[in-house]
Amino acid sequence: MKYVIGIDLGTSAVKILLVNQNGEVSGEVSKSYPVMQEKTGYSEQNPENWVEQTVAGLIELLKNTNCRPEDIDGISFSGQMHGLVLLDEHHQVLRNAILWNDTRTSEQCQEIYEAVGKQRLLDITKNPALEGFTLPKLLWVKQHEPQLFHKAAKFVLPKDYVRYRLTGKLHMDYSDAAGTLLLDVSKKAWSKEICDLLAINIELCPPLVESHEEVGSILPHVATVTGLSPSTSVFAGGADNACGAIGSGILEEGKTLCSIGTSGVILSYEATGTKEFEGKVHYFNHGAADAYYTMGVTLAAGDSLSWFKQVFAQGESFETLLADIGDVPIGANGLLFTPYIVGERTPHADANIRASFIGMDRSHDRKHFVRAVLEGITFSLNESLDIFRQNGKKIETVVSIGGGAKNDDWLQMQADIFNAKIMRLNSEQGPAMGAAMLAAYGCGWFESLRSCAAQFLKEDYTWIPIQENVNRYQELFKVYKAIYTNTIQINKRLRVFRK
Ligand SMILES: Nc1ncnc2c1ncn2[C@@H]1O[C@H](COP(=O)(O)OP(=O)(O)O)[C@@H](O)[C@H]1O
Ligand SMILES: O=C(CO)[C@@H](O)[C@H](O)COP(=O)(O)O
Repeated sequence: MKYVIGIDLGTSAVKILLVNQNGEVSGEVSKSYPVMQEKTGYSEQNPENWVEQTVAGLIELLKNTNCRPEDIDGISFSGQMHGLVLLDEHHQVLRNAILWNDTRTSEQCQEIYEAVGKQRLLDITKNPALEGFTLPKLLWVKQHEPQLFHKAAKFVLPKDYVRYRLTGKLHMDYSDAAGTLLLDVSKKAWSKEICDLLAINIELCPPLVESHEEVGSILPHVATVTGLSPSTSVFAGGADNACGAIGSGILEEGKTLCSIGTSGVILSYEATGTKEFEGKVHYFNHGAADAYYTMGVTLAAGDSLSWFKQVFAQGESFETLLADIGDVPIGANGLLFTPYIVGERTPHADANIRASFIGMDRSHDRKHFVRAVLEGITFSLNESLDIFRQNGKKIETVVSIGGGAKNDDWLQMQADIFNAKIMRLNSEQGPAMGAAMLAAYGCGWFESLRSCAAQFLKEDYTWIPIQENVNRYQELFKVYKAIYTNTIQINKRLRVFRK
C-alpha cells in the first residue's frame, strides 16, 4: 500500500494525517504551539515553534505506523493564511511572524488605499485592504522597524517557511499568494504596479507555483531526524481555506463549506475570477488550478470558545465544557454574545469593535454563557452566508469542518441557524486532508482532484434543520445583528483603556 502525508499548519496546532491510497486515515497527530499577544491587536508566533512541532509530529506519526517510509509517495501542506514571515538573504527569520488575526495595521490599510486607490486595488487583487492581509504587515515593518526591513530579502507565508525548512526550497502557491494583497488574482502574477506604488521591491516576493506542483524532496538531515525517506516528493500545498475546500470536496459551483478553526469561514466555490462582490467577501485563487473561491471570515470563531475556556474553565476539556449545552434552550434564556474579541472581518471590517455579552440575568450559569458563545459564533458565520444568499447563491447543504465540527449539538445548531443541511465527512480535518489530496494528485495517483475527492471523501452524518428551531433563530438573529451598530461608539470610547 502507498501513502501520502498532509500537514496543516493551523493557528492553534499543526495537524498531520497519513492517508492511504483508498483515502483512509492511517495515522493522525496534532501538536500545539502558543500565540503571543504582546498588546491589544497584536498576534504573533515564533516560526521556529512551527518547525519544531512539525518535526516532532512527523517523528511521532512515523513511529506509530507500520508503513515503510519509502511507501510514502508524497507530502503536501496547508497553512494559516496571510502571516508575514520575513527572511534575510541567508533565509534566516528576521522577526516573529505577524499573524492573520493581528490588526495593528489600520494606518497601513489607509496608506494602500491612498497609493493604489480602492477601485484599482479591487480590480487587481479582487479584495479590499484588510488589517489581516500580508501587504499591510510588510508596510508596518517598513515603517516601524526600518533597520530590520532593510535586511529583508524575501517574505513567505507560514506553511511556505516550514516547507522551506524541510526541503531547502522557497516557493509560494497562488492560493496563499492571493491573501497577500500583492497578487494580480486573475493574471496569477505578482503585481508590479502595487509593489511600485508602495515602494516594495518585487524581489521580496518568492517564486509562484501551483498547489499540486512538485517543489522538492525531503532534505537528508530532516529525513534522518524524522524517519521520512529523502525520495518522498514534496508538493507546494495551499492556503488552509483552499485546502479545507479541497478536503471537503468544494470543487464545483454550488458547494459551500463552513470551517470553525481559530477563525471561522463560510466558503463557496467560484469557477471564474471575474465575478463582482465589491470586496464584501474575500475572493481568492483556489488550490485547484484556475479555480477560485469566495469566503466570509469571522476572526475569532473557535478562538472565542478557546478564550472562554481559558478564562472561565481552565484545565477543562472542550468535551466537558460543552457537555450540557443541549439542556439550554435556544437563545440561552435571553443571553447573546458577539464574537469580536479581536475585531471582525465579515460583514464588519472593523479592527476596533470588541465582543459583548448582552442580556446577562441572575438566572444564568456557565452553561448559558457557553451556549451563547456558540450561538454568537454561528450567527456571525450566518452573516457571511446571508451575503452569499443575497447574491443569488442557493445554499441547501453545507459541509462543516474544523475543531467546531467535533460537537454534535453545535452541528445541529449550525443546521438550525444556517437553515441548511450540515454534512460532516469521514474526517473533520479538511485542510490536512486537502493537503494529502494535493500530494495524491501531484503524485499522479488520480487524473484530477475531483476524482481523488470521489475516492477519498465519504459522508459521515448529516444534520437536518428543525423548522421550529429555524424560526426561533431567525427572530434572535435580528437582535444579534443590532448589537454591532449599537456597540461601535461604546467600543471606540473604550479603546483608550485597552492595553
Ligand atoms: N471537542 C470540541 N468541540 C467543539 N469545539 C472544539 C472542540 N475541540 C476544539 N474545538 C474548537 O476548535 C478550535 C480549533 O480548531 P482547529 O480546526 O484545530 O483550528 P486551527 O486550524 O486554527 O488550529 C478551537 O479553538 C476550539 O474552539
Ligand atoms: O485569515 C484567515 C482567512 O482569510 C484565516 O482563516 C486563517 O487562514 C487562519 O485559519 P485557521 O487557523 O482558523 O484555520
